[in-house]
Amino acid sequence: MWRRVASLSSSISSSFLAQTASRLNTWESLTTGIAQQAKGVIAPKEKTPFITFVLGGPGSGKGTQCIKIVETFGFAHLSAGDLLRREIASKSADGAMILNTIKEGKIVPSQVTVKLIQKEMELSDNHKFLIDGFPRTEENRVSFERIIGVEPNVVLFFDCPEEEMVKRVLNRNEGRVDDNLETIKKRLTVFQALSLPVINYYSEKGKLYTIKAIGTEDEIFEQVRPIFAAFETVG
Ligand SMILES: Nc1ncnc2c1ncn2[C@@H]1O[C@H](COP(=O)(O)OP(=O)(O)O)[C@@H](O)[C@H]1O
Ligand SMILES: O=c1ccn([C@@H]2O[C@H](COP(=O)(O)OP(=O)(O)O)[C@@H](O)[C@H]2O)c(=O)[nH]1
Ligand SMILES: [Mg+2]
Repeated sequence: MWRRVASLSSSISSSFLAQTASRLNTWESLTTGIAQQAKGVIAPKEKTPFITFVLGGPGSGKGTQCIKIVETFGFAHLSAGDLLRREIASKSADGAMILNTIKEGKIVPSQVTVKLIQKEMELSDNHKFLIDGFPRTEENRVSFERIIGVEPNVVLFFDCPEEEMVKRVLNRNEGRVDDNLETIKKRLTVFQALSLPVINYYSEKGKLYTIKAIGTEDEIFEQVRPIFAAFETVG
């Protein structure tokens, strides 16, 4: 079949072919655009995004409280750690590098994490996002602002004593490669050295809400609730 088409095309003038090819290209980009718009990939979102960063050390209760915030205030929950673990599970090109980084308690290169977050944001119908466990470094923060082009509206900091965080992580029981004493110590050092500067940055910008992350899950949520309730009434 390809031979017949090839011999036919040789008898058609090259300018006709060029015009047809150009029309086809235009159509292809149009239809791709329509398909992407239908999936919400390109179409501008109707509402400006409302972004909350959820920060705190390992085991401070970020994920637990995010579930409650989603239930009560209807946010989309994007856990950076979960997105990275999904990459490992899908055996993507970056999977092995991400696994080693997580095992070492270190931070995955910003571009990798920001791209995963960006993809999830684009695919979501929601405009309210809880970004859990990110940014963990100043470089993460700058990279998000540069690639996504927006700043968070709210930054939550779950402030929890180290010994409580260690106890919780060791009891977490999710089979995670980083929930062991050796990796937890490294993660706590990384948190102090690299993540606290991000928290201080948002404190200076007046965007930080510090939650005392000890007590029952419900007690802690009663500190979180009024923060979002205030934004709901504003609009
Ligand atoms: N207020 C709390 N008191 C006791 N344990 C908690 C509390 N909040 C969460 N946990 C437990 O601690 C562990 C770590 O919580 P998680 O939400 O995964 O923290 P993070 O996402 O900050 O690492 C989980 O096993 C969770 O069930
Ligand atoms: O933006 C991120 C978020 C997570 N991680 C890695 O993923 C691990 C687990 O992150 P997660 O937020 O799931 O841990 P948590 O704080 O909830 O225990 C971290 O220690 C890092 O190694 C990362 O590199 N960049
Ligand atoms: Mg978590």
